[in-house]
Amino acid sequence: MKHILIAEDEIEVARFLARLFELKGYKTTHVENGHRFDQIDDYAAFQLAFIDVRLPDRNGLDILHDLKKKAPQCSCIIMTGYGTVKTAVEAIKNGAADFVEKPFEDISAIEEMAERLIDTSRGNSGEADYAALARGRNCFLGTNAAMHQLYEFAYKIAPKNITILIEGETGTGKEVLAHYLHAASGRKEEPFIGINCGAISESLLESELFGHVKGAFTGATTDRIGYFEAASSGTLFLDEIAEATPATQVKLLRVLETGEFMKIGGTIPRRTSARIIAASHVNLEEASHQGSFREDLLYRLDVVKLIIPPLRERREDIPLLIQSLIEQTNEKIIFAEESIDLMVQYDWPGNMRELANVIRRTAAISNEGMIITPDLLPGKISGQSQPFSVPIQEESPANFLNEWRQFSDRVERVYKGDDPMLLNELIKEMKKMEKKTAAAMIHNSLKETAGNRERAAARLGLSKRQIRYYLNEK
Ligand SMILES: Nc1ncnc2c1ncn2[C@@H]1O[C@H](COP(=O)(O)OP(=O)(O)OP(=O)(O)O)[C@@H](O)[C@H]1O
Repeated sequence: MKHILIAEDEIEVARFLARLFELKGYKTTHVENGHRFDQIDDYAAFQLAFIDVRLPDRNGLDILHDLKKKAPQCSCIIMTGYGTVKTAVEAIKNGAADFVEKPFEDISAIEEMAERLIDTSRGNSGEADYAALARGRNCFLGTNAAMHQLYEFAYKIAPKNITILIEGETGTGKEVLAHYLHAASGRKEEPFIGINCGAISESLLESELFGHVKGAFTGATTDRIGYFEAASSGTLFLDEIAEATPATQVKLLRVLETGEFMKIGGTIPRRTSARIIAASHVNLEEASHQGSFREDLLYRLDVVKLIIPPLRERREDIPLLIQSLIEQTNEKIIFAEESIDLMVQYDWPGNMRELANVIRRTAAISNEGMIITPDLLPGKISGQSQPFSVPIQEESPANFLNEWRQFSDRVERVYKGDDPMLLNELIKEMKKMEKKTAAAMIHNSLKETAGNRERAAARLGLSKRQIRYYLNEK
């Protein structure tokens, strides 16, 4: 008979759980404190335990720790009081399978959770669910323990309705992880909407996030819903959150605190249930110490923080990764041993993105079956110098100015009403011009800094992310 342990000092709660599961044919044992827990004879008898986070003489996390040591097969559910999500998250990090908040709201969800966990504790020798989901999404975890712990934890936390902050260097896979969290949540059939807070102007960001009512500003010819509303039953991914301006940070804080927002020009508060996932390549805690990021917003976002390790901290997976990325390109190329060694030694400042780009680029310039020797690798990896090559915008200043003039003439004609072009087409056109102008400036700056992106970005006062956006890079 399956045996459930209930470690709980509130007699009512313990009795309720015991009745619930005894009626289903399970055996239950109740202990009301840490002392009684220590007197249990056979810990190995339990398949499942409900552990209150706060017992009179002991912390529930302590009991969890002891029980996991004495009975590793036993799945543990931590019971927390309302609003103590951080402790529950800590428990999951320490090996709890799940958590429930008291007072219980959804009894059938607890029954389902318990039955699922008892089934898993019967011993499952196949691939773990979190890894299978990652594999199914072409998301490579490799063999690195930190990556597996991260994704296992992400999988457990995904169904909970809590805000998640993802940190990691550029290109480590923050967006990949955000999509994974969405896919592992109960919201997977609902929209996933991503927005890059750095690549969009403050006024546009506000209207994209909150929407606007007809007549709110010139050009607002109809009501428009924003991303908070569109993602209400799904996930809203706020990428590069550190780049949101102080004014936008205040507005985001308000939505996170109250779940309410107002369309631009609107008077009726609206509610959103969107699950927020934020990502940043800068350390937000440092940014908040330096005063560039609001501490109260950080506190709201950082209910759960997932940090993706850089590729250079999981070098052991690089050979396998190369193989899996080659398979994705459908090209039949083979990297020579020396090339693989060089790639393992290289530091990959652009992480997974840089590695994927090197494989794509190499596959594109190679013939089928070709062996990729070190001389075919980029100079930064092989250590061999290569002729300096920065793509230069082939456009004369006169042509460029001419295009701008034609464009402003067109704006004028639309404004006067002699051009049937719709306003939103004009806005699209304007964004194209913005990109084109920015790309020309970036190419210029890259030329002046001998291709050094960091310096080119600093000269222009742009982030590296903005540079990639304007250069249409993935
Ligand atoms: N675990 C992974 N498995 C396979 N490919 C990955 C993985 N992580 C990242 N990639 C690939 O690396 C590239 C960058 O990933 P992603 O955009 O998620 O990074 P990011 O951390 O959000 O980058 P940024 O900081 O620039 O926003 C993408 O092409 C993605 O497919």
